[in-house]
Amino acid sequence: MNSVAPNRLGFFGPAGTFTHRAALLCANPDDDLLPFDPIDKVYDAVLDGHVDRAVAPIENSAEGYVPPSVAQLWRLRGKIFAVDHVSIPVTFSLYRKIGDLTQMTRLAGHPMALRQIAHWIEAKAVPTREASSSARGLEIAAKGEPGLYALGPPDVGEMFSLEEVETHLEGKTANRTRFLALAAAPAPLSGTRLCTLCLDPVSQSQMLMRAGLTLRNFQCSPTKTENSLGGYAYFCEWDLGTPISPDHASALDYGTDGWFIGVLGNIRG
Ligand SMILES: O=C(O)C(=O)C[C@]1(C(=O)O)C=C[C@@H](O)C=C1
Repeated sequence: MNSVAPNRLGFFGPAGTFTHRAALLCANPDDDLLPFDPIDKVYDAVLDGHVDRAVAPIENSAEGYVPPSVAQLWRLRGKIFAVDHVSIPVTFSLYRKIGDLTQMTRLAGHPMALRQIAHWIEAKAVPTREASSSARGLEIAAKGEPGLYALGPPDVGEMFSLEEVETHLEGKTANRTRFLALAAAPAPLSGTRLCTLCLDPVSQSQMLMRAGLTLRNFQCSPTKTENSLGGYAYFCEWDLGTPISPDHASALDYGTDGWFIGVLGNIRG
């Protein structure tokens, strides 16, 4: 790592993303905020010492983990550390060019944002155009043909010379997105900290392998029961070393301590 630039906070940009909002909440008063795009550049900026911390989205209450961020945490494991986190409600506004009275013919937005208002898009039957961030979607609308609208955080119309025509497209309850503050050294262990571990289930499950089980895949999906972060269902795919014995069958069936470990499938390997 090169020498670290103090008071520089990177974020997944450009300016105007939801991550920019989260970064403003994480920033110290004398921090310079620097945008990086795409997400791998946010992580590289910390690794290379261009910034001393950076903010990237990690998890959304409706859509779960943000795959490009998880991929970077895995790529840079042992080199980049989550040192703080912040979550904000994500509420979506609709933007168009100022004075564009053409009916909406296409809607630009970040794929995660588009998915969060899928019901609204379906009701309008409008085709979508994916952008690498909400801010890029707003830039596309500002430059694009009449009728090309975009989805973004509230109150950013002026920044992109766009008109905010509708707010709260998500309906009554806003989802939340959690963002990590990243640094090149771990935070000191003091007080209660959320510990994030990432593991390669295939090579690191020796103990389970000795029991005849090889973990092949592990996914979690938000249960979406409430609009809050943290409710997940876990899906695991295991290779069974031997045909299922009555012991395995009971181990994989309903847990008695609150965990549901129901068998979802049993496929010939
Ligand atoms: O596009 C942005 O504005 C972002 O900051 C990214 C991002 C994400 O990756 O989930 C952040 C929050 C919203 O859920 C939608 C998009």
